Amino acid sequence: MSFDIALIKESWRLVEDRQGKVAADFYGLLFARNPAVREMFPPAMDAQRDRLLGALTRIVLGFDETTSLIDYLRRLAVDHRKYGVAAEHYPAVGRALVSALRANGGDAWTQAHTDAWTAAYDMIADVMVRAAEEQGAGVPAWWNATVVSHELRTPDILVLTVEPGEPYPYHAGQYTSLETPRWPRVWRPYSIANAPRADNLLSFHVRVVPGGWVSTALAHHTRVGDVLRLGPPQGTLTVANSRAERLLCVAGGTGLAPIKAIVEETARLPHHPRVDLFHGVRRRFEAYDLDDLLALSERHGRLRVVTAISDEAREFGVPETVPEALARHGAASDAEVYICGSPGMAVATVRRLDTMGVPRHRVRYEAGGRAVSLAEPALLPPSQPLAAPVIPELPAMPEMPSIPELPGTSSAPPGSFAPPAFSAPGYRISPFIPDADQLADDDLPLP
Ligand SMILES: NC(=O)C1=CN([C@@H]2O[C@H](COP(=O)(O)OP(=O)(O)OC[C@H]3O[C@@H](n4cnc5c(N)ncnc54)[C@H](O)[C@@H]3O)[C@@H](O)[C@H]2O)C=CC1
Repeated sequence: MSFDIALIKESWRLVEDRQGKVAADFYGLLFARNPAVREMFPPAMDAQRDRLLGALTRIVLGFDETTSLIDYLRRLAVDHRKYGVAAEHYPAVGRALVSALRANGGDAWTQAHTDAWTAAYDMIADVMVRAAEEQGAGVPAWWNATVVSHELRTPDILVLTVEPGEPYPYHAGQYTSLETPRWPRVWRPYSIANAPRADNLLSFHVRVVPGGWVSTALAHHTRVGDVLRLGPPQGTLTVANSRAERLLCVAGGTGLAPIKAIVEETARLPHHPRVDLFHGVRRRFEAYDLDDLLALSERHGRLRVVTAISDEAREFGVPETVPEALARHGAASDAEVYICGSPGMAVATVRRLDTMGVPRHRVRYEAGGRAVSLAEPALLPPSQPLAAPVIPELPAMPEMPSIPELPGTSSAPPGSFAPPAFSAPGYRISPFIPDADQLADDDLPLP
């Protein structure tokens, strides 16, 4: 790269205390100079500013790791086609961005900082424009999808199923973004809660966030027959390349969505791994998918399901968090681990797995492209192992019948695009996919 990364980082520190102002100035300048661009954005811009900062932070921190940054930019570019972003928009964005940074850099900002950002932005724009052209060729910018099922399983949890109008190729564990007709241009990311199906249907688990635009619209203003829009599939929390004989899947609340898709996919893997699925909920009635999970367990043949209820006494015992359930039931130290849920749940789970002797390099936790502080292992130091850390085999579960060995199953037909590689060994902790109206930087129109 032909720009000075050290200068970029230094300049980022200069605006550190004024990042909100940078974002506000950026959009102000962009819209003032290019009024037509305003209609690509949602009516309320406050969340948008956070997204810009999230993306910029991700980019600035990512300059050291060019390969993953370029992957991120490519994904961003392909995703941004759904907003109507085209090559001709990029120069205006770059000019507004550099102006906003310079305006907030204070006395220490120099021409060298401006030049470094201009060069960096040219590189970013070049990568994104090319990615949109190459990877977007022949691929819809978005998919219309008709609602075929709308089930409020609890007052706050919706299971929604849609049928895209055109084939929607994706991998189990990936997520997409949804837009409702009620709030045009307001997109929210949701994980797809099923492995690819022959009938092309996609399910989503939506936690209704009080005051959340999209989750509320989906839960209370959406009916069977309505048409939503879907962005392209994203995310690398997939199991397609896994060779592990044993999986430990840990889900918190609606974080079950991608985990369920992954579990479904394991039944199609040629080596048909054993799977232990722990689903943490706060109250018993929030085990909103238990019937489906038990049916899946029967179909799968090598799947054990444990529901941990954290805030309410269970029928036969005391409340239990997911980490406590793991400790009680045990975890195979050679299992490949997939975690999805709130960051707090994920951190608590990783810490518990530390004490059980499960190496962190086996733990996979999708970061959704967002760099957050807890992504640094140094910020989540390894926990001390307990005296007897390794539990090699899972004890039989009293609440589930013993699981017969299944004959090998055939592999699912390959998708029409290459499976994304796993994230680098190790774990990363971040908010991942907010299940409703929390934010993800991938949702940002324009870089
Ligand atoms: N809906 C979707 O498509 C997806 C949602 N997610 C994420 O999953 C999470 C789901 O949240 P909710 O459904 O509201 O679940 P929740 O917050 O009600 O929690 C579910 C379980 O996690 C446990 N938990 C929560 N915080 C914990 C902590 N600090 N330590 C230990 N255990 C903890 C709870 O005790 C409970 O057992 C959200 O963060 C969401 O962003 C992630 C991927 C996809």
